[in-house]
Amino acid sequence: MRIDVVTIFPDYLAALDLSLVGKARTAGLLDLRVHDLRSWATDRHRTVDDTPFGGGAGMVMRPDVWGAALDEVMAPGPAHLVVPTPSGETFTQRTAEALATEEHLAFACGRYEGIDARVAERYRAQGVRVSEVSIGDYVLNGGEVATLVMVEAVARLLPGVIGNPASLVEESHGAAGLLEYPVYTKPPVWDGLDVPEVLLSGHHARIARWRRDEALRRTAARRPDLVAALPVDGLDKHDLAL
Ligand SMILES: N#Cc1c(-c2ccc3ccn(Cc4ccc(CN5CCCCC5)cc4)c3c2)n[nH]c1N
Repeated sequence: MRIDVVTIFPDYLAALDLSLVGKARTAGLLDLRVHDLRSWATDRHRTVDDTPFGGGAGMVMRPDVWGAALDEVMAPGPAHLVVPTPSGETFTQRTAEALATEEHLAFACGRYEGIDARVAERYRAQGVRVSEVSIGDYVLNGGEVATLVMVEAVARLLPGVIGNPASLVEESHGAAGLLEYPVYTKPPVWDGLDVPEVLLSGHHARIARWRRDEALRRTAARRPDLVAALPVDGLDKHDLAL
């Protein structure tokens, strides 16, 4: 997979040189390129923004500069353009799974009050798939943090990136749609606190049942919206008795 990120703060994306994503790049599993939007600015001040039509506070990012940048980085295509925005559809594990199937992603990191709406409009009109996505119901100052989140969520799904693919199966927000169960490691007693006895039993069926029960309990307590979305045929009478 190739990922291009365009931003006025390239250093913000330095975290993508580290850890799992960094290793994936070194291993050639991910071709990730970060670009400074100001490289496509045309004036000597390298301006990328201007005042908003219709008035209002702040500045809006110029369509001409973004168009020049995205035309270049998305070539030869086809690329999927991802635009982080507070007004976007919520990014979920399903979104990550869908994006992970793409050959080429381009992330447009806006700042100020956002990117001129005609940028997304123009690429959609050209037949480019454009996803305007939000990572949550809170306001950030730009798209870079959201891009870090999405690139990590996508990269870890790429073949060969996670050492043990089995760990992708049990994850929170995974196919089961439940939050994850609590995890424990040595020592068996820490600060007077025990590990649940069943986890020391070696009885795999009981451990599996305990983990599912805990996942269900946590999901019901913290994310009742996820419980409401569970397929009823995915629950057995034991689950319903919890
Ligand atoms: N993903 C994600 C995000 C973002 C995000 C993503 C991308 C950009 C680019 C710029 N900003 C800053 C900003 C802040 C406030 C507003 C609100 N509007 C302003 C204009 C008039 C109407 C209201 C817009 C843009 C961004 C924020 N925030 N939260 C998420 N989950």
